[in-house]
Amino acid sequence: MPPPLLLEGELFPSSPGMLHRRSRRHHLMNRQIRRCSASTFFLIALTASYLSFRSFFPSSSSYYLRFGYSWDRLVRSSASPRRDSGISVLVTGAAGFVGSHVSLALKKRGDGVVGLDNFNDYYDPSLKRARQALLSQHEVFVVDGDINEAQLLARLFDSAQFTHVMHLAAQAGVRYAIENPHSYVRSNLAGLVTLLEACKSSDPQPAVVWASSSSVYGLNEKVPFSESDATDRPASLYAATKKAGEEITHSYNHIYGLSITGLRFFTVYGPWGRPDMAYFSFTKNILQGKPITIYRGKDGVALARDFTFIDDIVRGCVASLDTAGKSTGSGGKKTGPAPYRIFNLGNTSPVTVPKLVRILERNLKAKAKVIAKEMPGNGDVPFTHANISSARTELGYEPKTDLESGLKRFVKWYMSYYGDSNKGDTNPEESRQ
Ligand SMILES: O=C(O)[C@H]1O[C@H](OP(=O)(O)OP(=O)(O)OC[C@H]2O[C@@H](n3ccc(=O)[nH]c3=O)[C@H](O)[C@@H]2O)[C@H](O)[C@@H](O)[C@H]1O
Repeated sequence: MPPPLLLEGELFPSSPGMLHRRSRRHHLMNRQIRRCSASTFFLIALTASYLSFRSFFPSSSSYYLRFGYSWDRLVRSSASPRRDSGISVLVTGAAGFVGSHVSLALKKRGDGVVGLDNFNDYYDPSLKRARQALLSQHEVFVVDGDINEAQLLARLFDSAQFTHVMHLAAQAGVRYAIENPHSYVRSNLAGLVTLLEACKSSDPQPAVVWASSSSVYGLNEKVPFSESDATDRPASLYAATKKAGEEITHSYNHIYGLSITGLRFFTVYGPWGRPDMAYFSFTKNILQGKPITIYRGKDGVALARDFTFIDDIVRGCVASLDTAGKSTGSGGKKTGPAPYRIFNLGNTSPVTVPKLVRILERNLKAKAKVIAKEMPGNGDVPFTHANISSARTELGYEPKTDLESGLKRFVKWYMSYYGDSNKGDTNPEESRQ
């Protein structure tokens, strides 16, 4: 193939003057090409080193969002108490039902609060985001993260000196364990251990208050349920993981001197509640004219729960934080015995599920379409009933809200949040009912 004309002219000039001019141009061009190659090489090298620098971190942008200067500042400011002798609390599951209420209560009285939540889609995450927005209005910073992320937890404990951890993040729900058993292992066992590891390594160690469950009483028939009763016959994997949590926290108390308070919550309900729970899904279905299923026990006996209103639970949580003795460990070693406590937080007056439905019907001014079914053998227990003497004595806990007034407040919130639209339809748990 003939060389291009221009090049031919450069190589074989028709006159010496032209040769001179062409040779200078050639020289200049060569210099430009060399400069160009050098800068291209420099750019490539720069890009390569930037990319290899980025690969040190799982995601550079999320790293800076999470651990940058402004992230640290947000964590520190949110964790700082605004009153003398205020406490500083890391609340896990802060965008959850109980977590959001406890976080607000603490912040309102001047304590420092940092939230942690993974915003999973067990139920409609938009409800969790709405709770987060509410917390944000009250200057509670909720970190988007999981209790299984050891690095994140270490960073949180580095950024702020938490005096307490209120551990409420968990895979909740008794019957969902049939569908997704591993999520219980991941959150309620692995996540719990990761969190306790972070607490034990922190200096100073925080006191830990965490959510166990009334479900640990399982097939216990002695009523009311007392903390000293046997809890070795769980009826669901959920209950088994909560019971295991009580044993796991005990070992951290024994070995590392962590101050531990486990709270056995009894079917907590109220405004901003969990859409997977019966009172919530019944409300939605009654308003939408859809049927609800009411389970019955042996011989058609109505099931009953010691339904406990959220405000009472919040008072019990805050009192537990206030009375939790200090952890005694330092540098991963215990220097003396630390408190290990377990309390029932219930209402002490069980109500049957059909009665719950009648109260809802009155408040909603609508009739439920009821399908009665035998209780499936998927983890449910026939009744729960709390003895709260210990919580009364040690925490000054006194439930003040009966189911009638508590449901009234729930329905009021439900109508203001969802209106009469069918927003509840977006809930993934719909398919689980
Ligand atoms: O105390 C706890 O530790 C637990 O409380 C809660 O579990 P439960 O007491 O089982 O509440 P919830 O599901 O509202 O069912 C209430 C009643 O309605 C009956 N029920 C339920 C659904 C239905 O469709 N029909 C029905 O009859 C059902 O048979 C039951 O009799 C929390 O979800 C759990 O996370 C944990 O915190």
